[in-house]
Formats: sequence, structure tokens, C-alpha cells
Amino acid sequence: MTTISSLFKILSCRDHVDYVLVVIVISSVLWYFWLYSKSKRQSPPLPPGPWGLPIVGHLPFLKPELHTYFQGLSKKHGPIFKLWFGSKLAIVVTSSEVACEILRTNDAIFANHDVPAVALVNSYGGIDIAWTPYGPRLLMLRKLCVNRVLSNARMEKSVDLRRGETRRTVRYLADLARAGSPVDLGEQIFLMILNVVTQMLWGATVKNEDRELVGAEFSGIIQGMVDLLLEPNISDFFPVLSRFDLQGLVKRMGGLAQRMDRLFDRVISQRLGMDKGSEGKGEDFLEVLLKIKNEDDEKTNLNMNDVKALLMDMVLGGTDTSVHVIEFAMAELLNNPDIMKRAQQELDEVVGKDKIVEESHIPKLPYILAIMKETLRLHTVGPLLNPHRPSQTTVVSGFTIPKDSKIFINVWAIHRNPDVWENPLEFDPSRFLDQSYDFNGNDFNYIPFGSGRRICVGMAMGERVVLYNIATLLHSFDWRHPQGERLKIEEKFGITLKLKKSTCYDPSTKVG
Ligand code: HEM
Repeated sequence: MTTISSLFKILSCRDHVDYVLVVIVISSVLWYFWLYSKSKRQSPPLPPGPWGLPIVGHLPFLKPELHTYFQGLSKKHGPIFKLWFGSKLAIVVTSSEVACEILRTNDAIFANHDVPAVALVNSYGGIDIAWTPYGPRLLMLRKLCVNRVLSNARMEKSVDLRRGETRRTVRYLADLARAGSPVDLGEQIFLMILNVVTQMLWGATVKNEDRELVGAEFSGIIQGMVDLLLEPNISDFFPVLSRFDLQGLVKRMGGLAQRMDRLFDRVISQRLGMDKGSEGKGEDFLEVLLKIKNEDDEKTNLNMNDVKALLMDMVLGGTDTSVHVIEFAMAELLNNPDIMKRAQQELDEVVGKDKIVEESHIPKLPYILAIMKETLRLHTVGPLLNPHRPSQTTVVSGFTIPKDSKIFINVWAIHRNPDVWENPLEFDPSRFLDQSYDFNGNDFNYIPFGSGRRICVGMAMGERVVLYNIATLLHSFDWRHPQGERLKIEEKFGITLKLKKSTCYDPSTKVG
């Protein structure tokens, strides 16, 4: 009672009424700010996305050609949308602006990859470049590879190893051409690139008589690993189940990884057994990596498993990608004889009709470079990059992207955006002749090698190998479809995009 009566007393006094009004106004303002800051503190929503089923989420609805499937969904759900793969949240990005927010503005946060269960097995526990999370160790490994193993200077020293392999394939194709036999070019390109890559890895180490044997064993293991990396794995969608390896994929990868490890041991012991005088002559990658391992440098500090994991990266990263770029380029050229003729004219002018192509000619072949760029635009062999993973929850384009979600950047769809590319489905290398796009990932409308901290470390080697081999195939032969038909160029989605059906070609020899 006393309180109420004193309140009345206060209110009855005019000074006190003013006082109360001031308190009410201040409280209202404070309350408003509290509400405002509370609403600010609530995180923005997750990106939109289609409905999924309980537990399995969107898994039952996925289509094998993920790149085209995601492109279709983006038309309905926008440039950034979400899907649940079991308990894993996937975020799909389909615009260069959002890709830039992820790969440039927030690059340090998103510069990690989501390691599939099987990849842990064939990468010595994820210690290689592709799976090491962003941090000092990754920076050290990448620097070492870019500056010392895959650098342009190092490439120069291994020119002879690459030339030998490519010329060997040309001689074989020339024999087939003379006999009038059509060529399964996909198979030949695979063997040629595999040999080129292995020559660079240990070509100066493995003796001639052992080469075929190592090559055959190696090729079988690589194919098996690529297939396993592609297989959808329950352990990745429900990590709590991973220890059961319900599909036995980890076990199968373990078998292949053991075979590969034995093969690495065999090659390494050959190199270690070589007499001191032969060191440095061949300049293969193995020799360089072993030298780095033996250096007394605290910052580098590689052990033998690190060396093997890096060799694995180069094999897996270097083979499939380059093979498919060359295969797509040749298929498009077969369908576009005018473009093939223009490329051959450039080669005849720069190289000469009766000479053979050398890597030193490459900087003088802008049209061949434009063919490679256009092939990588239209048939982006790394269509979704290697999915990135944020190390912390982040806001992108007004949406919350939770820590550890799986980020797919649909570069394939970005490269076909009609607002940027005129007639995007047409194969037209001349759009690259003005040099406005390069491979460095600075313009997010064109990022075939990725961009930022996780951009491909083998870009210099990939560019060289692809250009040199396309140039050699076009300069040495005229190519035709055996039945003279137009090819149906269909893509097959995988860790790398490839031609659905390998095609037969009719080569006729220009120079032997
Ligand atoms: C034309 C040929 C090639 C293309 C189109 C290509 C494309 C790519 C792409 C798109 C990525 C993923 C970037 C990302 O996740 O953001 C990548 C990563 C990588 N590439 Fe390549 N690549 C090629 C050749 C090579 C070669 C020749 C090697 C090695 C000898 C190589 C080794 C790697 C490695 C180790 C990574 C992982 C980098 C990391 O995660 O930090 N690539 N490449």
C-alpha cells in the first residue's frame, strides 16, 4: 500500500511526471535497440533448396550427371542452394559472383576439402596436397611442388622425357594410318599421357626392360582407384557409420593402395640403388623429391610417405585431367573441320610442314591455346572443382553456410552462362583470341583450374602437356571420322568429366 500511495504522490507532482516520461522514453529506446541487436544476433537462414526425405535427405533423387542436375536445380532455387546428402549438408553455387565470395572474399575459410573415406586410404591418411587442410603444412607442400617439382624451369629439364613418349605414340599411329586402320584415340591418348606422366615421375629411374611391366601394373591400379573414388559411399553420407565400411569400398581401396605402395617401393629402391654418377642426368620428379627429403631443412621435413603421397597426387591429378581435355578437343575438331584446318595452318606456318612440333613452339601457337581454353570452357573437366569445406560457419550472399558443409562450385554451368558467353553451346575458340581470359582464376567467369589458395598446382604441367600433344596430333595427321559422320559429343560426369563414348578416328599421315 505504501508503495502505491507514494507512486501516486510522485505522479501528482508535475516534476515527477516529466521524470517518469523521460524514463519511459529512455526505456523504450533501450528496448528497441535490444530487440534490434537480438534480431541481428540471429543468424541468417540456410540457403533455399528442394525438399528431401527424412534421414536420407535428397540422396534418392540425385542423378548420375550431377553437373547438369545441379544446373537444372539452380534455375528453380537460385545461384546458391542447399541439399541434404544423408546427414551431410551440401551447398551448390552456380554464379561467378557467389563463387568469388567463396574463393576470394572468404578463401582462407573455404580452402579445405571434404575428404572421402576411400581417399584417406590411398593418400597415406590424407597427408598429400589434395586433402591436407589449409595451414602451414599445405602452404609448404604447395610451394615445394609449384616452385621445385612442377615449375616451368623444372619442366624445361624434362622436355626430352616427354618428347620421347609423344613421338613413340606418333610412330605407332602412323603405322596404323599406313595400314588404313581406324584408331581408338581415347585409348591411345590415355596410354600416351600415362606414359608421359610416368616418364616425368621416374622415367630416368626405371630401366627400359622394367618400364612396360611397371606401366601395365600402374595403369590397372590407377583405373581401379579412379573408379572407387567415384562410387557413392554411405560412409561419406553418414560419417557415424564409416567404421563399418558397409559397402567394402575402403577395404577394396586398401588393396589397391598396398599394390601401389609396393610399386612405389620398387621404383624408389631402384633410384636409391643407382650409382651417384647417374644422379641429375634424367631430372625425374622422384629424384627431385628424394633430394628434397634428404635436405636438412626443418621447414620442409618430408618423410618417405610424404614423397609417395605427392607422387600419388601427380599421377591422379595429372593423368585423367589432361587425357580428357585432349579427347574433348579432338572430338570437337573432328566436328568442326574449319577450326581443325585453321589450327593446322598455324602449325604449318610456325613449325613448318616437314619439321616436328617442339614444346618451344607452344608460345607461338595462339590458336592452339585458344582451342585448349575453349575446350576447358565447354567441357570443364573439373566440373564442380574438388568440393571445398569451410573451417567455420560463415555468411555468404546473405545465407548461413555451416562449418564443414560440402561446397560444390558448378564451374561447368558458370562456363555456359548465356549472359557472359555468346552462343555458349557453340565450340568457338576465336572467343579466346583476344587473350582476355587466362588460367589464373582471376576472372570468376572462367576458372577451369579453380582459383585462390586451392588452385591446381599442376597448371603449368597440364597446359604444356595438353598443348604439346594436341599440336603434335594435328600437325602429324589429318583426322576424319571413319563413316564421315558428325560425332555426338556426350559428357560423362565423374571426378573428372569425360567423353561418354570413346570414338574411332581415321588418321592419315601428314608427317611421320
Ligand atoms: C589440363 C589439366 C588439368 C586441369 C584442367 C586441372 C584442374 C584442376 C582443378 C579444377 C582442381 C581443383 C581446384 C579446387 O578444388 O579448387 C585441381 C587441383 C589439383 N590438381 Fe589439377 N588440373 C590439371 C592438371 C594437373 C596436373 C598435371 C597435376 C599434377 C601433376 C595436377 C595436380 C593437382 C593437385 C595436386 C590438385 C589439388 C590442389 C589442392 O587441393 O591444393 N593437376 N586441378
